[in-house]
Amino acid sequence: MHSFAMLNTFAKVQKQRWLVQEMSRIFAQVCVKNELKASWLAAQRVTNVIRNFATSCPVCAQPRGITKKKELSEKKLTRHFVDHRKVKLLAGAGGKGASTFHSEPRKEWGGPDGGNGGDGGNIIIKVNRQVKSLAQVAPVYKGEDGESGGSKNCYGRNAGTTYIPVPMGTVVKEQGETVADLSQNGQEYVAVFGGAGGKGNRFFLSNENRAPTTATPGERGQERVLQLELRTMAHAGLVGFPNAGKSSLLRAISNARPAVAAYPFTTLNPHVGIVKYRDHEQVAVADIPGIIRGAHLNRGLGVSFLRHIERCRFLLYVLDMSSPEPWMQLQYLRYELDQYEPGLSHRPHAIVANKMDLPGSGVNLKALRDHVEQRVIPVSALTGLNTEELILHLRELYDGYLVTQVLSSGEDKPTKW
Ligand SMILES: Nc1nc2c(ncn2[C@@H]2O[C@H](COP(=O)(O)OP(=O)(O)OP(=O)(O)O)[C@@H](O)[C@H]2O)c(=O)[nH]1
Ligand SMILES: [Mg+2]
Repeated sequence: MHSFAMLNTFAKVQKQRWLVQEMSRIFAQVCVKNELKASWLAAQRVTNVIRNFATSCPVCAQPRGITKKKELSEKKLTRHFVDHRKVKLLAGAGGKGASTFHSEPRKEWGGPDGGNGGDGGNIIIKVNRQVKSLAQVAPVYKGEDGESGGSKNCYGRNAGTTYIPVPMGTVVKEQGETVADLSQNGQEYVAVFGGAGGKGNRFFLSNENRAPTTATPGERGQERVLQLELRTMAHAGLVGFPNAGKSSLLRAISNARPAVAAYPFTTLNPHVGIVKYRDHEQVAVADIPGIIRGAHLNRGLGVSFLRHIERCRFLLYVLDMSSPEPWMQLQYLRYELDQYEPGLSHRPHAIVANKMDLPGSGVNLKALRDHVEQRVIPVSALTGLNTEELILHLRELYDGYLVTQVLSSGEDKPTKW
């Protein structure tokens, strides 16, 4: 009996001890919380508004690293990159006007109270710098119709505008004639106007006719078929035969990553790279697919993509110095450019002699210099040899362009990247 009482007391003591432990643990937690809260409040008071410490736990606050977007292959890019589109645009029709009469108890001749219909919606082509190609442009757009008018002089609601987002450098053509050249971010072109809303019978109320029943339907919206063409807007354009090393050169001098391979026509779409200078000036360089002899007769990939260098202020002719008679490449390139647009080859330009690391290129360079009067810049896109000279020359061309732009008050500016 005595031992049983002892055991009972021991159990009670143990329970009390556990209770005390548990209470002190909860108390400590509350203290920590209060302390944190107090310190947070103090920090808020000190910094007034700005929080200068991280409240998230250190594990969550660890840098997660930039998730790099996977590069699209040239084949996939071709599917995504569309540089011309034909679109049919139908603006919204206006809403019908209503033909109704006011009705109220004990009011015999309430009079006409049919409201007008709302106007149909316009369709506007608008430049959005986030959009990079015309792939998202649908073949047909139909604007919203205006709402019909109602009784009690209720007017129908005007329809909203439909916007077609297009990239910078989109040229709008109708039957081959340019109707708009959209080169600034946010620039708009009202392509089709919506029809006006019809008139309700209230509109026709006059002294001669006190109870008109006439109401007109809304007008039909405008209809147009337009061609949209994208012209990449860069300062410099790389022009050369396939495999001359244009894409390799763009990789060597800029941040762009076009595909490079040892077979011709690797590049199927234009790529734009930015060459950055220490004074924060940026020069955009476009790499376009290779041109071959007879391209103007649609050989190779043709010359349709030359529209992308139409806007380039200066050209870089890239020649493969490992092949004999490189000056012939230059002649053919110039001929093809002039076939596309007379005088295009005479834009300010530089001749880039690429693949100078290969045997025989030194001899070819000497021969090239004998055949051409312009400055020749020998480089190797693969090893990076002399690319600085090219970058500096690019800057000289750019500065020259800026001077001419100031003089001509810059009508058709390439994009400021
Ligand atoms: N040795 C050497 N090889 C080069 C040099 N530049 C380019 N190449 C190689 O030439 C091949 C073609 O290079 P690309 O840059 O794809 O040529 P491209 O002019 O863009 O060709 P297309 O896109 O087909 O018009 C690749 O195998 C490159 O590695 C160079 O300076 N030296
Ligand atoms: Mg290429």
